[in-house]
Amino acid sequence: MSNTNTDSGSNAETSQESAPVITVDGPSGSGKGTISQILATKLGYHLLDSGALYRLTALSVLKNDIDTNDIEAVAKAALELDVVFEPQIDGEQKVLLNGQDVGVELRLDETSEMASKVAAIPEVRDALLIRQKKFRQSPGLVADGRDMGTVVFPDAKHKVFLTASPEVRAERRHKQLIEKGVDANISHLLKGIIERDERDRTRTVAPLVPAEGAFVVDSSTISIDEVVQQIFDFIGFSE
Ligand SMILES: Nc1ncnc2c1ncn2[C@@H]1O[C@H](COP(=O)(O)OP(=O)(O)OP(=O)(O)O)[C@@H](O)[C@H]1O
Ligand SMILES: Nc1ccn([C@H]2C[C@H](O)[C@@H](COP(=O)(O)O)O2)c(=O)n1
Repeated sequence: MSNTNTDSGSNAETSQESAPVITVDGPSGSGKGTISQILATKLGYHLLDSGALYRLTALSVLKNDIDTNDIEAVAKAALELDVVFEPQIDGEQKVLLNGQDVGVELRLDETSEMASKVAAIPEVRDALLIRQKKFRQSPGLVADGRDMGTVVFPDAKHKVFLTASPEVRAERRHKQLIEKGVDANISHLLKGIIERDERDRTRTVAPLVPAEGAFVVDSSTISIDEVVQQIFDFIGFSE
């Protein structure tokens, strides 16, 4: 399903308001991206990787040397992001910022750190809110992030909260990075995960908490296929 993310008149608005949404929230490295991509592909739904929008804002701040104390400038960077998500055949998304593929830069440590900081700024979250809502289009949307079920799509049809222990998440992230040929250290990754969890959970605006009524899945000891199956059972979908 292509992610057109357009906003062209009243039909588009109707489609936005009524299209079903499945939200998948959870901490860093819990598998949200992987699981959301599989759900979206199998259901033929659009996909919103909201973390990418915070990472893109961070990248824009870093590239343009914006002072993070200058809230207005950081919020402007978020509002004016020139970004295109290009769905690929394998379900992955190519992310273009100002026409340039920034897939690798988005995942660098420096970007993750900055993303976590800009995400705590209420003006940045406000700037990205409407952009996120526009992803809601027929036939449906799978939205991955921290506040999809609590703030962005509170009326979502199904809400999932995915989690796993910090140690398991660090191990999985380590494996993922090594497979990509990126040098990584497990204890450094674990420290970063614990620090970001703390920042995401304790910030005053849109903190990371399970939405009311969310189906909570702890994937620490279960496979990706088992997580997908549990979610399909929850939403009542059979392949
Ligand atoms: N249940 C699972 N069993 C084994 N590996 C898993 C499982 N779920 C996810 N993974 C692996 O963990 C790694 C991190 O997953 P993913 O990138 O989807 O997490 P995320 O929550 O989207 O992270 P972030 O918030 O940082 O974007 C990936 O390599 C993924 O394949
Ligand atoms: N809805 C969201 C999505 C992401 N964030 C924050 C959390 C992380 O610090 C950063 C990058 O997210 P990731 O790509 O790791 O999922 O953005 C958020 O606050 N709200």
